[in-house]
Amino acid sequence: MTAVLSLEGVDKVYKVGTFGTGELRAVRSATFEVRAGEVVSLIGESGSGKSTLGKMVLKLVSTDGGTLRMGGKDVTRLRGRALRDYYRDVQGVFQDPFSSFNPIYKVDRVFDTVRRSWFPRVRRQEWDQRVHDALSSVTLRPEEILGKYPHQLSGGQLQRLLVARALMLDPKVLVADEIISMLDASTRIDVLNLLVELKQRGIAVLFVTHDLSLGNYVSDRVVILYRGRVVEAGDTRAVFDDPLHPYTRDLLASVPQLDATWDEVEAREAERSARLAGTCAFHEADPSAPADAEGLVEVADGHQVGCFRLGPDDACPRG
Ligand SMILES: Nc1ncnc2c1ncn2[C@@H]1O[C@H](COP(=O)(O)OP(=O)(O)OP(=O)(O)O)[C@@H](O)[C@H]1O
Repeated sequence: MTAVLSLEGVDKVYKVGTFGTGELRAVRSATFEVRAGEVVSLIGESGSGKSTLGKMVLKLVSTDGGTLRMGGKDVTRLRGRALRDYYRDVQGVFQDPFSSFNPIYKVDRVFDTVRRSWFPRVRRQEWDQRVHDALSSVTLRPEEILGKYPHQLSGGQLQRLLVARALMLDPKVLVADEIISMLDASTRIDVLNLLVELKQRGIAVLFVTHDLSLGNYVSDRVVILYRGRVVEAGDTRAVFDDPLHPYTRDLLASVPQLDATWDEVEAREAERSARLAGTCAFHEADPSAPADAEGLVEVADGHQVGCFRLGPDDACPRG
């Protein structure tokens, strides 16, 4: 499969502080790709840089270093017509579906906006048919959705409606940023399954989540982020079955296990801590990874791990 989207050594530095004199490195040299017809999950705790990466891909914030490619073409800095085309090719859906709608207008309005901006010459009748088709394709019944106000629909319906709107632009990439987080359990699965259908249509999906189980459920590959850095990446099965970076292991270990008692969890953690002591800077919670520390090492086909103490010849401290 070809890479639709690829990031090579991408950085994001935010200006912070009273006069914007401070710097916060939100993303450090991130490298990964998303291929046609696959879901790649960006997984990490709060503040790890997931949304910033999603926003860079959507070009909602600038990229401060590295290269962004679309179909092999450098799209790091686009302007004018090329940027407009990019905005059409790369669509985003976000966490809070309600905030994407103006509560005083019927939901149909989001489709009218698309028509005005992108398809002004399409006649009303044909446009209405396209809207119906788009809604049906995300398993919504147009007659139950059109003409309603946002508060009359569920979060799951609104989220699927937003995906339908994105699909009307025939995007190559969809960035889905925590789109499940605000949905109740009964509608979550519908939206997750929709992502799986999108990839079957050949769309490259970048799924941003802090939830390992969601990442495990939908994605072909995962990219694990820690403090803006990719610490592990690979096929979902490889990373979940054999996590190599201590942070990935911590993340997996933090998923509650219904069959383990608290004493068992504590004993396992203490044993792992003792084993890694002195061998792994990450595990000692050293936040001072040098700024230029980077580089993923391919440890198996489709499985890469990065550690700021790990050089190509070093072994990762596998606990
Ligand atoms: N506009 C901004 N200006 C300054 N700092 C920012 C800005 N946006 C994000 N940050 C900082 O960049 C870092 C990464 O934030 P980001 O939102 O990308 O993380 P995240 O992994 O998506 O977290 P969450 O899951 O909580 O949204 C955080 O330290 C955050 O405070």
